[in-house]
Amino acid sequence: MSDRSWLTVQQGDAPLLVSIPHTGTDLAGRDDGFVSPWLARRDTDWWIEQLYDFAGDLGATVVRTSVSRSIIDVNRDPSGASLYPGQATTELCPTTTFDGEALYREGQVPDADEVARRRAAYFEPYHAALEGEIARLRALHPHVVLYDCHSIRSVIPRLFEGKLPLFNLGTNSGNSADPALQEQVAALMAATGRPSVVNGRFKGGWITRHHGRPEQGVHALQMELSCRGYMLEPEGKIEPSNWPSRYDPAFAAPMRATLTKIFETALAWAGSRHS
Ligand SMILES: N=CN[C@@H](CCC(=O)O)C(=O)O
Repeated sequence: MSDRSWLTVQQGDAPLLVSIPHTGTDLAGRDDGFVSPWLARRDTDWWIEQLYDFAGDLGATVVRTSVSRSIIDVNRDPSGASLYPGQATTELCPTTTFDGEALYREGQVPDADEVARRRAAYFEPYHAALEGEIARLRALHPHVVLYDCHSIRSVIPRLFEGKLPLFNLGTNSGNSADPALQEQVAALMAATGRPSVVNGRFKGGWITRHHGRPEQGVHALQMELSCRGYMLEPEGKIEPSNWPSRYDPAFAAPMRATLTKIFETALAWAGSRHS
């Protein structure tokens, strides 16, 4: 039997499934192939588990992989098709960082067989876990919310102009969730008085697009937070001495309070839907 210790499924019975796909730092024994382990881990969604560690107390189910997105990105189309044709993004097995630097040493980029191996080893089980938990929760509730947690540095010129809004809600342009749920979450983001957008630069990745089926009671939301909302972001160049900055619970507290309200609202919304 294959080792699944990299995949965590913490079960709850509330109609909320939380996906944490990008906090993994495990380079799956391939450390030597990367330009540096630090570079391979730089685009990790830092401290997202700590930020959302209240989820279990609300009865949510949490699915997480500890394998780095630089090994395989479970939020990409497994066919290799781009999430945003014509725009810069990263691939299923990324060959570059978000900023466009080469991730691998010469001759070390994974070939098609290695991509297929990583897909079978890590991508398929992650999505099977999400499917399984969606089915389990749907047997308990007519409507469930799948909430996919992300974060990204506030300034990445290759991906977007200027400073990214603090809250970036994606629903695949309104196709992955009921509009009323989207509206309620958007209202909570706006009520913070901080910059927020719905279906802006980040509209939802593969997790949102593939699993969101509102007509079948599965409502998928992707939340992309700008890192500055819960951790210190250096003004200048990102380097090993300043990135990632440590997790400071006091600094993150206001963001956690907003995210808690968002979860409570999503739970109340799902619980109020009877058919
Ligand atoms: N921090 C991660 N961000 C997501 C964004 C998905 C999207 O492009 O909407 C990712 O790269 O998978």
